[in-house]
Amino acid sequence: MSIGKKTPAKAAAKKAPARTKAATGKVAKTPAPEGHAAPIPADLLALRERIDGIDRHIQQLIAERAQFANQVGKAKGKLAAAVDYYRPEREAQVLRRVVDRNDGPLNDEVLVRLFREIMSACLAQQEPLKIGYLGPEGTHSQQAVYKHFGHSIHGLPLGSIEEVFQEVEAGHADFGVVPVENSTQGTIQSTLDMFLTSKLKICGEVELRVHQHLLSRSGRIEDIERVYSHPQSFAQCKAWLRQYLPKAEKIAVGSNAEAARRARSADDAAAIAGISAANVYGLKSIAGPIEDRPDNTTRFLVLGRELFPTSGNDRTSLLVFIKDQPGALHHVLAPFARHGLSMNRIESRPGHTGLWQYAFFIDVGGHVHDEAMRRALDELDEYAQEVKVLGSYPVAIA
Ligand SMILES: O=C(O)C(=O)C[C@]1(C(=O)O)C=C[C@@H](O)C=C1
Repeated sequence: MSIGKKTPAKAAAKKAPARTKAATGKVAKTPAPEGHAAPIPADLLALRERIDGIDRHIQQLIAERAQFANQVGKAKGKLAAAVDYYRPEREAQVLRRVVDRNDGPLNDEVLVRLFREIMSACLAQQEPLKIGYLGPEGTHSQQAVYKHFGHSIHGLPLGSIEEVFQEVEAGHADFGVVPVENSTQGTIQSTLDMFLTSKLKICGEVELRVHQHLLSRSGRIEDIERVYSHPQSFAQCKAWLRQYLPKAEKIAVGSNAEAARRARSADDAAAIAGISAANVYGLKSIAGPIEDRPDNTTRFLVLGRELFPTSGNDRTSLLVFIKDQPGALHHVLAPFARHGLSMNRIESRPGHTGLWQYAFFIDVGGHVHDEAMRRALDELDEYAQEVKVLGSYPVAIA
């Protein structure tokens, strides 16, 4: 039977197992022949009927919601592409309301995921978004893409962080997702450096709890003589490797998915990667999670070509090139404090503008269109050589 075809209710009723004495709680002497489900107790049947009713209701509501989302799309006028219908600030507001309303039993993360999927499907009615990410399939970057955009998108696995920037700049991808920092390992410098020259805007952030697994073809740790992984993942699992595989050769590769691909072709090789790589590459998990810190989290940035309006709880990323004069850094930071804006992060990188010239990556709470931020930036202009607004975007949700 193909999915989507309506099953006649009568046919379904015919197939339902006959109620027997066992349904009243007595144990049947002969076990049910293989392939036949055990009789269903009456209380369970009643509960399932309730669930069936709720499912019908949810389905009606989702269909209704999709129709309204379609109308919203039409109200936006005739736009050129799916990307023009996407509104990250509105999605963030919808999801924050979901979190505010949540009284359990499902946790915030689960509910946000479900609502993301609904919005993702609603948006894809126009046309699925094309999202570039650091591939191949099975990487944590791909998981971050799904976490932020849902599954109703067209994912474009790319060879490097640089390529993700290029494909979004060229318009081949609507958005890109790149890792920027890890709670155990710190900043991914290659991502920050791309912003020195790129015109792209940051229009979102994703926080992903990263769980690492040791994967291999046989699933036996005693077979393992070589381990492949990305250098960041090796660093996240350093203590575990020292304890359980001190003698194995550690071979760094470009991505965890590439590690899984290599481990697939030898019995004495393993990969450190996310569990989704096990499914994609047909490997077994020997152990996991094996990261040294249980709160190991990677933050990803969403790259786009335009700045979106405020969502009400935003972060602004700035790139500030400072003048070479006494107290310059102090003058750069003081305006934010004066206007009550909190700074979450500051990182310096060689500015590529001259020897010993530095650029500062600064994250501040608020949106560039906020009055306080506008004033702070005006004051900053006096002391900075150049200020580049990399983006204002909703703070990550669940
Ligand atoms: O509110 C909108 O602008 C919509 O297009 C609807 C909707 C939604 O499903 O709620 C869909 C896609 C947008 O990215 C934001 C929200």
